[in-house]
Amino acid sequence: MLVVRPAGPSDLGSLMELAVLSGRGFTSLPEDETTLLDRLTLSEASFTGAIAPREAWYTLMLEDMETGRIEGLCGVRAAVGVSRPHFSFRVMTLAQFSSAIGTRFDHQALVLVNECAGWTEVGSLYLRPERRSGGAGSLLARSRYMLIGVDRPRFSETVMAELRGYFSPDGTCPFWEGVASKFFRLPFDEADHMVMSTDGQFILDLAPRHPIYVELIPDAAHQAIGKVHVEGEAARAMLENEGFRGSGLVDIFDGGPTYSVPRDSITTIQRTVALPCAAGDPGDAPELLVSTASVDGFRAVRAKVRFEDGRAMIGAAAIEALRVAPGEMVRVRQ
Ligand SMILES: NC(=[NH2+])NCCC[C@H](N)C(=O)O
Repeated sequence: MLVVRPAGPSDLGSLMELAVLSGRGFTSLPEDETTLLDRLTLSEASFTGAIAPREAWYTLMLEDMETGRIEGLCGVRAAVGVSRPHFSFRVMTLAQFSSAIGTRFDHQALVLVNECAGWTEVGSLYLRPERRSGGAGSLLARSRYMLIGVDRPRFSETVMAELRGYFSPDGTCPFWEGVASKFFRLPFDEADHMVMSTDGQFILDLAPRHPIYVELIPDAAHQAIGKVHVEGEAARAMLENEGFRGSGLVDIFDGGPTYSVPRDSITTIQRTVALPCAAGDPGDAPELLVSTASVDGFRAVRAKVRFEDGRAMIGAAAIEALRVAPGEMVRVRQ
């Protein structure tokens, strides 16, 4: 059985392995032990409540209970833009009109903004390639919303997800080449790595302060604004199923779209009910997502659930994986 559970410092070896596997394009998982260990330490403190809720960054591991192997991970950051501003470009429309030459048209411009300050971010979902079919991806993705639903006030009323921007088949990033690189004067990989491994001061120092007229940038960069990486399409579809939509904000490096949703209208959160569990044979009941009812020690599985006498009857393996005792509250996504 696959279980989603909190990550802590003892996961460093597995996390490093996944960081190597995910490759350089996967920004949120740098191959850097110090950064990863900091993240795991922060994750542990986030789940146990040892730090302020706003500073929390929860990392969830997907573990195969039979082998003990870590198959993937994902994360929820309680609030972005807390320790330093979080920048995006807003795609603005500027209307132009001149009666003297009888003309009326619109310009689009990219404007540097900090609109996501304080929003909760779901992200950094990575799964081993051989696990990408068979429901592990949706278990992992949805467990983030199960976690938020357990204790909503710990999170913001707006939840966002940043989708990877478009890359050409030759491996270059048209938005970076045509726009962002002019301001940062670094290779994409290096800038990308620096976001995670430094305090991000270079973004404050170098990001463009004035609107950039889209008509003046190369066409390939223009076409890439708000466009998703081919490998991001599945993630986009899952986000849309949960109620996320494009926010009109794009990433300042790769032009990828930022999706957002009001926390309380996330599909998984709306469909989840809390009830006591019972141990037993659920028979041929449908498989549903089941989690514990607390952030500390949060665990989630996909298991058959039979609703009986106001209880959720689940099998012994699921009871064990969730580490709950019969009668304890669980949360089930219907
Ligand atoms: N693809 C990226 N790494 N983009 C980083 C963009 C900067 C980020 N939004 C921030 O303000 O920190």
